[in-house]
Amino acid sequence: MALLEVRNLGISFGGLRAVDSLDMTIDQGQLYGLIGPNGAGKTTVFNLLTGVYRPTEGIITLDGQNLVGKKTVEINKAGIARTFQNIRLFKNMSVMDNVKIGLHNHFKYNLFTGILRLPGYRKVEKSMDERAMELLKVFDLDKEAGNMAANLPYGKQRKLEIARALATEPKLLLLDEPAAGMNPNETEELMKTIQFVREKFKMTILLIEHDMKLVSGICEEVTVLNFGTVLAQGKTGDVLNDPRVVKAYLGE
Ligand SMILES: Nc1ncnc2c1ncn2[C@@H]1O[C@H](COP(=O)(O)OP(=O)(O)OP(=O)(O)O)[C@@H](O)[C@H]1O
Repeated sequence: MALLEVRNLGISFGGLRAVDSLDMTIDQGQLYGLIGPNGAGKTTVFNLLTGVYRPTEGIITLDGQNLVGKKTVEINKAGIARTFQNIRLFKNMSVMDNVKIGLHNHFKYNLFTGILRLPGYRKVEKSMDERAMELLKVFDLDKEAGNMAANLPYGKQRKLEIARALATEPKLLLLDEPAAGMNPNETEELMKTIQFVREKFKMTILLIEHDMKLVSGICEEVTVLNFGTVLAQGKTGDVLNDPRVVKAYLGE
């Protein structure tokens, strides 16, 4: 069943057509890749899906619900969470608090209860601590819970960013170049983590990636963008062998 439907999506920046007539359907539980040369429009698609940019035209629906015109926070509540190309953690906060920020979508107490630290506040805080710890355990980060996020090695910061995104309980997880800056061993581990997240959380995942080993290793389907338009789309193996795709990448 389709979870995300994108139809005729487009945006212009001045005279530049950054994304043009994009159609893309992602099914529930799918691991889907969005690839293409530098400047092809991939991150712009993420910014459109998450409400950072409003499309010039087109339709975006998640589980049948329209997302166009909604604010980023509303879209997150509707079920889309993301990570960034350049990791964006709260570096001076603890590993645990980074995950708890993601949990605030679902755990609520009112302002007075919070300020006065009433029993209701303590109860919610305890539940949040427990839930955050569960998530950290999944990523083998529980022993780092009290450490500052800035002090984690790079690979673990990536995992923490994914844990924080999952804390918002999304239906669709967007990963923007998760393997950027990783060595082959770290990338190998990341591939296992992404597959594990899909299985454990029954998650649907759309990822942007330049590492073709990762894409061919874990994505079932891909869309290739080139100069904002779809160059090829379909089963990963077929698309990556398409001569037009090879040419776009090698620039011949
Ligand atoms: N806010 C903006 N204003 C003007 N131009 C923009 C804006 N955002 C993106 N662009 C332009 O849109 C085009 C697509 O950029 P985008 O960052 O989406 O590409 P990308 O495929 O993610 O590239 P990379 O792989 O290098 O991250 C580029 O030419 C970029 O300069």
